[in-house]
Amino acid sequence: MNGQPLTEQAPAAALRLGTRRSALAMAQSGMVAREVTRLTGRPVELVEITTYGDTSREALAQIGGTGVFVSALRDALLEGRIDFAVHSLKDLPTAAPEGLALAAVPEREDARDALVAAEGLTLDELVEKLAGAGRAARIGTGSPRRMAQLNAWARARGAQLETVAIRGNVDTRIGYVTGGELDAVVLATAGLNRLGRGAEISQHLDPELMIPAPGQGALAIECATADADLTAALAALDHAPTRVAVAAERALLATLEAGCSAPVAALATWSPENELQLDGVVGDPDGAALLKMSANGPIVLDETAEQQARALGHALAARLLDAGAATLMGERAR
Ligand SMILES: NCc1[nH]cc(CCC(=O)O)c1CC(=O)O
Repeated sequence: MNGQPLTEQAPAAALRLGTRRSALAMAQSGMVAREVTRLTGRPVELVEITTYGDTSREALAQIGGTGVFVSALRDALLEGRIDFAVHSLKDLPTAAPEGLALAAVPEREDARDALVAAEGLTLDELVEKLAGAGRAARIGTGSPRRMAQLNAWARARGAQLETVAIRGNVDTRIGYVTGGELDAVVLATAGLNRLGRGAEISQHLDPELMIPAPGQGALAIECATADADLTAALAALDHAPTRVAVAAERALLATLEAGCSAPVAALATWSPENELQLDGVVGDPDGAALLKMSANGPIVLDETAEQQARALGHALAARLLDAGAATLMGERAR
């Protein structure tokens, strides 16, 4: 730094990994940093990026959700203030940004949503217990997708359940349950596991009950396209089956022209025969109408695999649109 000549033993300069300050972002970035060092031998330093959305909850609601976090990291990448960034893939807009490469999609964590309920109860037990007490189960979530599927589940079995819109980080959300304001909250299993809080989950919500958000449980590692060496090095963290599965999920989302807060769910899973099964749901938050469809196809894991997966996603989205998905989502948007 101060003009000393480099010696042969000079350690490689640390790669700068830009991260938000939230506990989940720090946990995810820390895990990826260790993996990058293990696989490439390069040291990694965390660089905190503070966003407008981090400083103001009100602002976050107004400027439109998680997109602001992603943009701040992307600006830092494009301006060369950081070398790479880790995003929750489900928070990433479907449009590919100019000048940035999706260098790796590491192996997906558990994609399922999770119920965190008082006394460790399951959804069935909770609803039954509170019916006995003469009231509806109050379940917190800020996600129209989770609301739609919870309410549809309750309608189908005549259960008393009320969804309550909440915001905030994982601590705040679980605090509503431990503080007694709510009977349960729904969060992503992956986030809880990465925070070391998996033991607080009272029930994993299987896809039959709730299909997760497109890309849930997966991470995206992004860097500048111009940094070809780093793009190639980061590819060591890529997990092709995950990358291809989320390509199908995100193609469905993109074709429906829905954003990360839309009541759209999608999950692609691999069968042992290399068939990709894609399940998609579009609904309205009160669960009165829920469109659920599946598509599947054999996918060859070659260089066209993502293209094949996207075709599956587009085709399923087209079928959902034919069945009235646009009307369902349009009614919500207006
Ligand atoms: N929308 C916020 C967000 N973005 C990613 C995760 C969890 C981790 C993941 O899905 O990879 C969460 C929290 C949640 O939905 O509970």
